[in-house]
Amino acid sequence: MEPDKMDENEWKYHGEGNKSLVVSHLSRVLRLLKYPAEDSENPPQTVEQAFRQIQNIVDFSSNVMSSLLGEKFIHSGEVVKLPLEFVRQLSIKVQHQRPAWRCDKVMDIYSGCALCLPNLTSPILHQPTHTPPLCIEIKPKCGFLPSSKHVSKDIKTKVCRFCMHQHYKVANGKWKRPSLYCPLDLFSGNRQRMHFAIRHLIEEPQNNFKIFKGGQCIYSSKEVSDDSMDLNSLLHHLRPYFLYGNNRINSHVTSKAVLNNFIQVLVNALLSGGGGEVETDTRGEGRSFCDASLFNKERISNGSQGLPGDSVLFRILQTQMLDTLDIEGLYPLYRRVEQHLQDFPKERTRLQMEGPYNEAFLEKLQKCPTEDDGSVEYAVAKVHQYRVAMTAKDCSIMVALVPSGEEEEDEEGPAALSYSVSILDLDPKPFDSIPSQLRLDQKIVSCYLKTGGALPKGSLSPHSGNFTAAEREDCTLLFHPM
Ligand SMILES: O=P(O)(O)O[C@@H]1[C@@H](OP(=O)(O)O)[C@H](OP(=O)(O)O)[C@H](O)[C@H](OP(=O)(O)O)[C@H]1OP(=O)(O)O
Ligand SMILES: Nc1ncnc2c1ncn2[C@@H]1O[C@H](COP(=O)(O)OP(=O)(O)OP(=O)(O)O)[C@@H](O)[C@H]1O
Repeated sequence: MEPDKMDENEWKYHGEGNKSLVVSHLSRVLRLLKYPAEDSENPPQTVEQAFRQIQNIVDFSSNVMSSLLGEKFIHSGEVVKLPLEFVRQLSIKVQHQRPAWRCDKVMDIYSGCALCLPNLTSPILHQPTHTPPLCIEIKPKCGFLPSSKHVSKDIKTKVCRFCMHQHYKVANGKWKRPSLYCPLDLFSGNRQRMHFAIRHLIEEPQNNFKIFKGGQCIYSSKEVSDDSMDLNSLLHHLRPYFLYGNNRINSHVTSKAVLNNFIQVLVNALLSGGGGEVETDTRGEGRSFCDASLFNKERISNGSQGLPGDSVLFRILQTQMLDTLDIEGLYPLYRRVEQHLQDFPKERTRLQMEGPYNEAFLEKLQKCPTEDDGSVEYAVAKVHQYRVAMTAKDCSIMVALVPSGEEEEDEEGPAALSYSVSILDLDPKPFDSIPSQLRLDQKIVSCYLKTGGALPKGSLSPHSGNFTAAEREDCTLLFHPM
């Protein structure tokens, strides 16, 4: 990237989350920091601090998360310095494309620092094809129920955090309708449950599901983008990629078959690994049902499967499960560390509370004693583990489906799709965010208990998104060989 050749007209708005705004140009993206709008007049941190913050993200991703999640899924990128005029013009250019609900934050126009990453929605192709790559982004959230003895409310061991959180989000107006997606179904490794989970992601994508075609977002939550579309238009886009199988009426492949084929391919990618020996998830799925999931357990026809040990979902779940104590058991340890840092402020550096995120940091969390010996070292290791687990509970998966060579394409679409899987958004979560984690946990649980698990009247639309009741219940899969 050559700073003096940066032209804002070449870069376009790509998306944003709570902490960063992303612009893209061909095979690259720039991820820029965001600040609360009230800080827009004055830079909230110096250029050196902004640079350090982004370098910390790179280090955390490449030295810590990569080792836990598997290098093959990770692209850590590099910090770049951009001309301030370019960043200012870019900020003006993208402003009108930003969703209103994200505009409580503004793009950082002061530091000129950004994270440069490969554009995962626009993979570089070895052989050009007529049919552009299709990329599916899933933010799966937490895939297990806590079993820590510190959990004070029984409901937390029965209903998963995502499903309880939906009630809180709808009650507080964050989303108009609840999502019926349940992460425990997606992480189960059981194809029927995974299929069911993905259908609910499609039905109510919220911030958990997006589809990109040729680098453009073509399907996301309606609230997030005006350009998003309904299921019929989505099917129209998907049809050329998934025109195979036996489910045809007068040689026309039904929409149901197209959708099933699409989900099937996605399930395959999520269960695939990088090859080699496969260790199987021995947890099975016995303990991992969420009482709020609408999946009917009796419909499981092919028993417990578990996740393949080299799959992206297995690696994410394992990392999430480094949260062994639950926030309720972790909080007293956070207080122990906080007290220690108040008494000995210089210890902050030795204990690597804000990094550096290097091998020593990884070693601290991996060599944590199993029992609490009352030491600050034990508390720090558990806090580090918890923060890493938080990152894994908030990351996203990008599945890129690339049609195989042009010469193999015919009027029925690409002969085959190859896939690659990546993980994005692997930022370290701040130590200071732990108290607010506890407060949010308490609010979510008390909101759920207050309503007895019932959603407010009218929040479930009569057709609940795009599927009929019969379709929702229908978990019969059409498995087609790839
Ligand atoms: O706490 P959660 O589970 O609501 O997760 C937050 C996410 O909300 P979600 O429930 O996924 O809509 C939230 O996402 P949204 O802003 O809602 O899209 C952020 O990812 C937030 O992380 P950070 O503070 O920006 O680093 C996330 O906060 P962390 O808990 O990861 O710090
Ligand atoms: N390397 C990438 N390639 C393509 N698209 C990307 C890439 N990184 C991020 N994006 C897009 O930009 C969006 C916002 O990025 P990201 O999730 O990293 O932001 P964030 O602010 O950290 O999110 P959060 O709300 O979880 O804190 C993503 O949802 C994704 O669609």
